[in-house]
Amino acid sequence: MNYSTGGAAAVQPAVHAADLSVVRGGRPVLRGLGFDVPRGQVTGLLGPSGCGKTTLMRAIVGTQAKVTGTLQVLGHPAGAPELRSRIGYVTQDPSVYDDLTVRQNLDYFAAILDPGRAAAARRRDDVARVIAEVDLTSHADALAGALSGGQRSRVSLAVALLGSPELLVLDEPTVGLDPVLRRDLWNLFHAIADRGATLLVSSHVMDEAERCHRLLLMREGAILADDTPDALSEASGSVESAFLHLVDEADAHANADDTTTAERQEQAR
Ligand SMILES: Nc1ncnc2c1ncn2[C@@H]1O[C@H](COP(=O)(O)OP(=O)(O)OP(=O)(O)O)[C@@H](O)[C@H]1O
Repeated sequence: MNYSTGGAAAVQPAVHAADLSVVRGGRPVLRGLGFDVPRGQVTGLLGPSGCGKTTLMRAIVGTQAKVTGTLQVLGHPAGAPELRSRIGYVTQDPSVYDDLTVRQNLDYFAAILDPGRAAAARRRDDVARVIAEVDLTSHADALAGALSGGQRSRVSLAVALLGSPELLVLDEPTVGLDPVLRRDLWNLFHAIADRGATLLVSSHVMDEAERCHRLLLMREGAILADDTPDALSEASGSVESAFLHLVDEADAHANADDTTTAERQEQAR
């Protein structure tokens, strides 16, 4: 499956990073990243567990400390207060209240986002819309604590969709979902992009790659590739083969650098 470019791609990217680095626990976790995330598209952030996907997403939504370099989001520095209502973020662990129903959870978050009596009708419509978008209308009055894992993560996604944010940052939203739900969610992501929003979706599963307009392939805190799925799979046959090839290349460079350093040290003795 290949998707054409969706929505109106404006000139300015949704996210622009240059020489972006992050230190966590005294260790460099992101190392001098440079990339753009185009508007109105679904960009996949793919890489193995621990490569820094969550850290990069936290930096983009403004919740990560010790970020250096340039990181512009929707034309503002990451973390700027004016971005708060323009970005939806779904973390890996569903952040919903188990003792509230699906609708009550959404009413609660909607009231934070769009407070006041005058906005009550707008909030009600927005809550009904997002519940339908994540296909939970039949469970709207069920307690969140009584839902399956996949249903709970869809409640989290619904929270992020409130207010129709321009940028959605979704950390592994399809983990643990069955194939039908995964397909439905990806269709929803594309429908949202077609309306002009930008989605950055992480995954450590390479078979999700072909569902994205663009891919950022990450490994050990660095971006190995920034391209379309077609361009990446053209040379190697699949995105997974391209990724493995890039890993081998990076390892070969690192080994060559180590050998050169060892030779220099030997000569200096
Ligand atoms: N709270 C923390 N303090 C210090 N180091 C951390 C912390 N959280 C993560 N790290 C380290 O940062 C690196 C990147 O982690 P991150 O969670 O961003 O990776 P990831 O690609 O999202 O992994 P996963 O797919 O497993 O969620 C890892 O080496 C991890 O050990």
